[in-house]
Amino acid sequence: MALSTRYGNGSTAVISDDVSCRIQNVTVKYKLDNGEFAAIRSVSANIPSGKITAMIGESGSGKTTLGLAMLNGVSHPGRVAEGVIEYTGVGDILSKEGEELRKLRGKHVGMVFQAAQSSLNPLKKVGSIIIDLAKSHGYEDPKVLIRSACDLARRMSLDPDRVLSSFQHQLSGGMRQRVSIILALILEPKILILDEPTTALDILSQATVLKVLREIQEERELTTVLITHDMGVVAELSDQVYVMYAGKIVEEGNTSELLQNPRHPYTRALIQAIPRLTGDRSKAVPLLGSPPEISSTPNEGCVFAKRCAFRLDICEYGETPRRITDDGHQYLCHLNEEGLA
Ligand SMILES: Nc1ncnc2c1ncn2[C@@H]1O[C@H](COP(=O)(O)OP(=O)(O)OP(=O)(O)O)[C@@H](O)[C@H]1O
Repeated sequence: MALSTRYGNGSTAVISDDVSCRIQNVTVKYKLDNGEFAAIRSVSANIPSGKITAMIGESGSGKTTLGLAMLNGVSHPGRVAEGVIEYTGVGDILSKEGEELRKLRGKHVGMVFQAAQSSLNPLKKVGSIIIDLAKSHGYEDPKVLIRSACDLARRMSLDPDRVLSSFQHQLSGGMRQRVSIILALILEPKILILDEPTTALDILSQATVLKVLREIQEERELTTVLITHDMGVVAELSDQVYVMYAGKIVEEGNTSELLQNPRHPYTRALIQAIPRLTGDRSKAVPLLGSPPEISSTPNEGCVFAKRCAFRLDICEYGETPRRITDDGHQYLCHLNEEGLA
């Protein structure tokens, strides 16, 4: 059944069965000593059901902040200044609070945080954490979750007995990362947000975890949001991708099409910076400079203009046009495809 919502800006959005979450005009601001600044700038995105959607961008582009907003988890000094984040069958999570919000988190939408170690209670063994989780989410028999955790641990090349009987400090960073993923998966959320799920892992563990995540996503048809700065992980795992820069989505589309034919100069630069995607190490071109801080991001013009190889005078002013290509890509740029050729 389709759900239709009228938003404050007058547009009507429709959530159909194949969209699990609709992010509409979301702005998140942080209060700093010298004022309040936007880390997410009027972002809209659809998260399709049963697919892996990647959010990619350099450090500071706003990916984690958007993930937190999707859980209604932005806290002081941050706040969601405007927007709607609507889950099918649930409504706008930003309007939920208290017990209702707590129940939604974990069971409907789960998140594995980037700093995985800090999300594990240091005073409890992993087995006890799972029992607490079962109680707080109303499971009559915690063994259901323990069994599921053991199964997932084996699949992620971990010894289940060792993991369950360990405190977080007895596990390596890579093991803690995998345990956090397991804790999120055992509640069987409909939507899982993974913030840099493989950053703390060595190459071999990375490959194992990516393989298991892909398998589980397929088995459960799990709607997954993958937050990463690694274009290689995007290429390997995701179906759809949103490219973020300075709090804005600058390009979006189907992953294979977008990687084959990137339009936005920032997406191109990200791809060119990765040897294994260009296929030739000597041709990798590092992305120069760094993304702006939220307090220095221009409020007018293209957010990428300062670092863009295609910059025109016009880029510094006004609104940057959204362009839609024949293959369904969207990108924000003054230049059309000919101009970018
Ligand atoms: N608690 C906070 N207080 C003030 N500013 C913040 C806070 N959290 C994030 N920011 C700022 O918001 C912007 C976006 O940060 P965010 O962590 O969402 O980006 P990111 O793309 O996830 O980067 P990373 O991969 O490094 O976490 C950055 O400029 C960051 O400095």
